[in-house]
Amino acid sequence: MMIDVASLALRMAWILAVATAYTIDGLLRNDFLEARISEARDPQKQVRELCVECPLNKAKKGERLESCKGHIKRRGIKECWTKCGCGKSKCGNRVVQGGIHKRLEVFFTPNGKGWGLRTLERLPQGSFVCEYIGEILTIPELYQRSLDNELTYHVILDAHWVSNGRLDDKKHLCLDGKRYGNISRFLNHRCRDANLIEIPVHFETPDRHYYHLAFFTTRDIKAMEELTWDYGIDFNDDDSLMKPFDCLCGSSFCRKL
Ligand SMILES: C[S@@+](CC[C@H](N)C(=O)[O-])C[C@H]1O[C@@H](n2cnc3c(N)ncnc32)[C@H](O)[C@@H]1O
Repeated sequence: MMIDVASLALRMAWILAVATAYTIDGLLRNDFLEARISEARDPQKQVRELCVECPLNKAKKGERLESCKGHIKRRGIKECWTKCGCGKSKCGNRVVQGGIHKRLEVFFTPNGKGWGLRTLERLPQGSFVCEYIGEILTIPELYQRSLDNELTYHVILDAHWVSNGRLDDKKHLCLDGKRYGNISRFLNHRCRDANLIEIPVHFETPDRHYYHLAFFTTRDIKAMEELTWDYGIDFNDDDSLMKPFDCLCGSSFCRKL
């Protein structure tokens, strides 16, 4: 029997990667989670990389081209996929792709933030809640929406923009949940001590510049608590593509205070 050495090596490498998988029974592994929370809360711990020609600035051609403000180097999770041959039904490393399992509710917040999302059940620390779903747009397409005065609820998928050198414009992507999305587009912002954190997740994606973005809990959350994440907004940045709002997050770390 002929053995395809390359595919065997690929499978071995995948098995090794999965052996250090980050999710166990739907919970994010504690050391990985703690490291991500600590980076999200303390900008000093974030590794930021600079683009030579930042796509966010390039989209604003005609205006002065400013230098890159930096992109956070984000560590993510690899889930099993078609090619790893793990046997889909028994595999414990397919959490995010399994979709929403928790009972969640969209509700009208009593404190002026509009609609919000809350949990109807207790969520242990490290639980997967939902994925951020939206239209996949290139950065010029996103910028055009902002020029057209259209409100966007976007997240920039910039985790790997810098590591591969100069990228084709078509690989600078974001997700916009305003026109099409799922319940994640109702998640409101909370500065620094939000109860959710976003983690890049790779599975079945043809290119690592497009990845899934999944929300996990940063602590135990009681039933009926509002779910929040830190949009990472700099409220003093006039160039931001995010429409500014008066932050009502109520956190003692509020950046708008
Ligand atoms: C992704 S949407 C969240 C859902 C939104 N509340 C709604 O009713 O559709 C983001 C918008 O919600 C509002 N929002 C989110 N977090 C807020 C906060 N901490 N304070 C005030 N408004 C907030 C802002 O209007 C923001 O542009």
